[in-house]
Amino acid sequence: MTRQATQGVAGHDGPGLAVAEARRRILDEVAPLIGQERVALAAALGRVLAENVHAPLDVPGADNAAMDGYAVRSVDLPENGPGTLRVVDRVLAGAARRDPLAAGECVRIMTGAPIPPGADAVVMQERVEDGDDGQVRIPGPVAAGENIRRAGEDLAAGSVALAAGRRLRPQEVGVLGSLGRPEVTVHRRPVVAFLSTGDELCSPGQTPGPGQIYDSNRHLIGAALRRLGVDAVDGGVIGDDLGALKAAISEAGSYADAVITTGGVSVGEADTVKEALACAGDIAFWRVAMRPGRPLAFGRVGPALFFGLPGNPVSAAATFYQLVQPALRRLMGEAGTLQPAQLPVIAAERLRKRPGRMEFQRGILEPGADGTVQVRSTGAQGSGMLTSLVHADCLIVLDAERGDVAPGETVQVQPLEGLQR
Ligand SMILES: Nc1nc2c(c(=O)[nH]1)N[C@H]1C(S)=C(S)[C@@H](COP(=O)(O)OP(=O)(O)OC[C@H]3O[C@@H](n4cnc5c(N)ncnc54)[C@H](O)[C@@H]3O)O[C@H]1N2
Ligand code: MOO
Repeated sequence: MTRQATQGVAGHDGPGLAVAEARRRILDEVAPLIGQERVALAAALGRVLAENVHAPLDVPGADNAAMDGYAVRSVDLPENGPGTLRVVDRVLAGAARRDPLAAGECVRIMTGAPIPPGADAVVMQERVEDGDDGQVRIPGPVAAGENIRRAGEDLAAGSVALAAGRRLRPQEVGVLGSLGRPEVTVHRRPVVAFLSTGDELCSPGQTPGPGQIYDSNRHLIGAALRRLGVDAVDGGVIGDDLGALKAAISEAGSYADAVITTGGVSVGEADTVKEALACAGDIAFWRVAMRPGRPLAFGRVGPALFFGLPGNPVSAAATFYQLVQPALRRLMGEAGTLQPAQLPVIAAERLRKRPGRMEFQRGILEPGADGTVQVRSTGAQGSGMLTSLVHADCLIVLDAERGDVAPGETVQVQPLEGLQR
């Protein structure tokens, strides 16, 4: 990255870089962290795999019953009408029968128990009538393979069960358990320092003076970082003082893999973040054509990535999810598409939109007509109104150049929870 002064930085004069271009330029700068560790399965949730995990055995390990009932030879049961078979054994999950079934025989079997040799189907017990002398009446026909789960149908021995670069959710941890793995190799967690800037900010326990407010961004960004699974280091509040900000950014860059500030990145007289970054590190670009969230600065302090997010709380959150989180996920070693997932839904009402910047409006998903999903606005969209995000369950993504959305039009939404992670 070349060192650039604030003036002349890409996006300085116009509306800023397109969101996709900004994301691409950021991701181009990010490589997965070097460094791995072994963790026990109980500590693996949310970590990113640094090894290809091969299945050392078939899962399931043997053909087994999918239902409680009777293991039969399908040839013994007539095409139409019931047949009568003699029950010669009983197999529970955890046991196995070695002797093959002979003609006219069946075995009482429970879900998960291995299929006895010779049997090729399981009839569920609800379809079976008890007869005399240990015999059962079973309605035909029964198809070969019915209610049998095949060895290796979930995972074949030797196959890649989980590929490196995968973030471990509960289901991946369960698969590791099913392979008998006590521990797994994951990428080291990035250290991410975050701090708020602004003379107006108070912390809990302090009494706001005239014109002061409590800091929300540090708590929001800290929580988002912890949920993402990074090692989040709270750098506190730094006042609007260039020297103090330069020192704080330099110090954070000396130990962190990424540094995030909020506030002081616009064009006001106390907006010192860009100047501090230009002194302490390098600015790659400033300003993204998104709303909320235009005045974002991206660069480096030493080897650390630097994100100067805007001060308005919704702008800080929006830029975090669109641009910071994908970068941190790549830093964490995650492979694949790192941008937030998007789905088309129907606009339930008119949405106001001025051409110019891509907008991330706060929306509420709800059932529409005929089983469709529709979205409506949370209402006022001011970037200082953090409760607009509290009421939202999605972001409505509106392309930069478009205008108002008419009711019934299809729009893209990013669910805030559920589909990601
Ligand atoms: N003349 C212009 N003014 C502004 C522009 C512009 O292009 N020209 N852009 C506006 C946009 S868009 C945004 S977003 C803000 C971003 O400004 P800064 O990043 O410099 O942020 P501040 O000025 O420091 O603060 C903005 C706003 O947010 C409040 N804030 C800041 N930090 C926190 C925090 N940690 N917790 C809660 N609230 C916070 C701050 O008090 C301000 O009200 O600039 C516009 N202005
Ligand atoms: O981009 Mo500002 O974030 O519109 O409020």
